[in-house]
Amino acid sequence: MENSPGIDNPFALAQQAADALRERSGVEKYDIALVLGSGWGESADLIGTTLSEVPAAEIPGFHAPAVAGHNASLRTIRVEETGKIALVLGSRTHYYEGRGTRAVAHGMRTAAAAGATQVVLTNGCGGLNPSWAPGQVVLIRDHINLTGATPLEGATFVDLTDLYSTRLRTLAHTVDQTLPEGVYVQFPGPQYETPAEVKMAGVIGGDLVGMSTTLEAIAAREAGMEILGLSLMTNLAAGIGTEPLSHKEVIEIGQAAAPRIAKLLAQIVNR
Ligand SMILES: Nc1nc2[nH]c(I)nc2c(=O)[nH]1
Repeated sequence: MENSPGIDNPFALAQQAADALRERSGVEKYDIALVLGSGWGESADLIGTTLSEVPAAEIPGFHAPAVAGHNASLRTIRVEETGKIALVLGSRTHYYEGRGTRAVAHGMRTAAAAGATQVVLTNGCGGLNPSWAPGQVVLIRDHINLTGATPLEGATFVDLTDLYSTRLRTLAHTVDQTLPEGVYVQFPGPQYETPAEVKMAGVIGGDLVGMSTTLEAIAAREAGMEILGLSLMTNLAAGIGTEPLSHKEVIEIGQAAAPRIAKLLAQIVNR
């Protein structure tokens, strides 16, 4: 268990952040939170009408993004079809930033303190299944947390059964029945896996490898939120393909996929 320096009480900080967000957005209660990972950034524009957008650094506990190009705002959107109020967390803190697990979980805790009862976690990741091509969207069915860390502290024995809601996965399949499902493995990063590590991830049941999402999902479950996880496979994981990994290619695949996956996410959120 690691505590982030400077965060004395993560739940009090989340309440402060939620109060500041309400103050800035004028919205009293949020319904759903969305975390937009690599490639998913365009989704916010298609989900509905933006009511407000606040720089993340102006809300307690959030930071400017570590990854260039990631949106660094907290955006309030009225979902087109349902009228629900969505909080789009443009910037996420990755575990590899070394800010500790409290910082990683802050977005989830803030969303819950602001009233959200559902969260869609999206990410970019590597794929182990050679039949999946870069650009493939995969529904997360379950996860394996290889970070060795957790956002939970003390005797908080949280059940993680059906952590990635079967109900929401079924709903996603009403939008696109071809979406495959897979098990997402979070490595600490920031380095990509070795081919041997990727092979291990496959042996233990993983289909996708990434550096985010599992710790956020645990914190979201602790907060009682229903979770849907969506991965954009931007690359074949190390050793699965023959090419070395490049961050540049990852960005390019994400940009190419952005319009299509934004539409998919908007349709799911509007269900
Ligand atoms: N750990 C890990 N994280 C990733 N993020 C992206 I985008 N691709 C990868 C990958 O191949 N491995």
